[in-house]
Amino acid sequence: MQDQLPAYATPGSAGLDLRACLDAPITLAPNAWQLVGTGIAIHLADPGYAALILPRSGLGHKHGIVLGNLVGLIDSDYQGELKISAWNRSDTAFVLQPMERLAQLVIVPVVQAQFRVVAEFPPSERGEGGYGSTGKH
Ligand SMILES: O=c1ccn([C@H]2C[C@H](O)[C@@H](COP(=O)(O)OP(=O)(O)OP(=O)(O)O)O2)c(=O)[nH]1
Repeated sequence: MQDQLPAYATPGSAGLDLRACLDAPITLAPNAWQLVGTGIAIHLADPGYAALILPRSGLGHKHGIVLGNLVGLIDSDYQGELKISAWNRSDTAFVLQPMERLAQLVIVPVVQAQFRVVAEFPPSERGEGGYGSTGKH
């Protein structure tokens, strides 16, 4: 077992920063998206956990670089390279540099729910109300 994390994955405050594993810069044209490798693989092994790939706030807000899948779900049995769907939702081309921090990974517990089919639900305060049913303010 290795204790040292590869340079591609750097610990952030809540997870790992994921970097673009590229040989050379790539240009993401306006409204284009591309799968970018991260150079790392993880195996969570325990079905009680999953990992989420999330966008970086600054890249998304300032440059429009978000995720083509909005959020990436990494299954506990996945062993392949973590890949990032990098989507440039802005109207300006963005040059992505090798090793640039592109997204972040958090590991979350997953409740393994047992689903049951029922004829009706017991009454609740909300009932079927949703989508703003409690008002705007
Ligand atoms: O942003 C992502 C999302 C997923 N994956 C990997 C890990 C995940 O476990 C696997 C499958 O993802 P998902 O189940 O979301 O894909 P799918 O489109 O439903 O295809 P599949 O049939 O492979 O499950 O792809 C990534 O590397 N990056």
